[in-house]
Amino acid sequence: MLRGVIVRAFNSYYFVQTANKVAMCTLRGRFKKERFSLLVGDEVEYTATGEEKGVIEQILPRRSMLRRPMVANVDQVILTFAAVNPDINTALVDRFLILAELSGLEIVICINKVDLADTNQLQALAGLYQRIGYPVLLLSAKQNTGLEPLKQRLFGRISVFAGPSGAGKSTILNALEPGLALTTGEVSAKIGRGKHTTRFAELLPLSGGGFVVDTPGFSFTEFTDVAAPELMHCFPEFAKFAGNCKFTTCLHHKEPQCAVKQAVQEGQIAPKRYDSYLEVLTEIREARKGF
Ligand SMILES: Nc1nc2c(ncn2[C@@H]2O[C@H](COP(=O)(O)OP(=O)(O)OP(=O)(O)O)[C@@H](O)[C@H]2O)c(=O)[nH]1
Ligand SMILES: [Zn+2]
Repeated sequence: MLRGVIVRAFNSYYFVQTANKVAMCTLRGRFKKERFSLLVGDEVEYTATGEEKGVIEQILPRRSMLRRPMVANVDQVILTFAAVNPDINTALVDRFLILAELSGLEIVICINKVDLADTNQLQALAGLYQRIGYPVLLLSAKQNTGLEPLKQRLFGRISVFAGPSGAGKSTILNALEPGLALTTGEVSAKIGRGKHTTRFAELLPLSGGGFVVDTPGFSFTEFTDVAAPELMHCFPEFAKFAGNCKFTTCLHHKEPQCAVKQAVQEGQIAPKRYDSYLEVLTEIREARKGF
């Protein structure tokens, strides 16, 4: 049997990528009876029934599942920002971080367009997030600098890129893998995907090994879906203080004897991060009032 990863699903066909080819597979009947929904990203074993055809016999256990879009086994989210144009700021980064934290995936912060930026300002911003424990990569896709560490992080893993429009996600991917756009084009032509066909997420293989989720209009869940007590867990640096708050239900807002607020005052938690927390907490509460 051959082992591979489903890179695309179309009608009842699954395109399974092995080391050197893609096979168009159907699913063994017994899986259909179990109503098991196979997803892009699932690892499977199949028997070849032709040169590029097969039948899926085994589905390996899932490591993770991203809900929007539905993709199995995504390992990490690469949050991509532009240093300049659109300008990066902590409020923006924190919003994306909250959504990324809710997805439960590993997070890498990638700051692109460093060719346009003031290095000192950038280092300060990068430092803020590095101290919390997030890996921060500085790069310029246009000048082809700083791409190697990103390439290494993508190696052998399934990654999804997210970030504001114009941050340079497509440019980065093209710089990393010049053939990528072309490959997608070819695959679409094969199955005759027209303009009006619904687009599902698919995986784009990287020549170095690993995949990138291709997701037009990729969206995390909305903030409004988040319960207030869940929000604080999206700020990993709060954790080591939160246990010392007087109230176990402390939301670190107006409660007395709050260890998180005290840590902010003492400079152990960055005030900007705490501001972001309060801003989103307020939004969540406002949204709930409407119901
Ligand atoms: N100066 C500079 N410009 C860049 C760099 N990377 C990308 N750009 C430019 O930024 C603009 C936006 O880049 P895209 O790659 O389209 O951004 P995107 O994140 O894919 O945007 P969406 O598709 O809207 O999500 C383009 O005009 C790029 O040429 C960089 O490293 N330096
Ligand atoms: Zn508290």
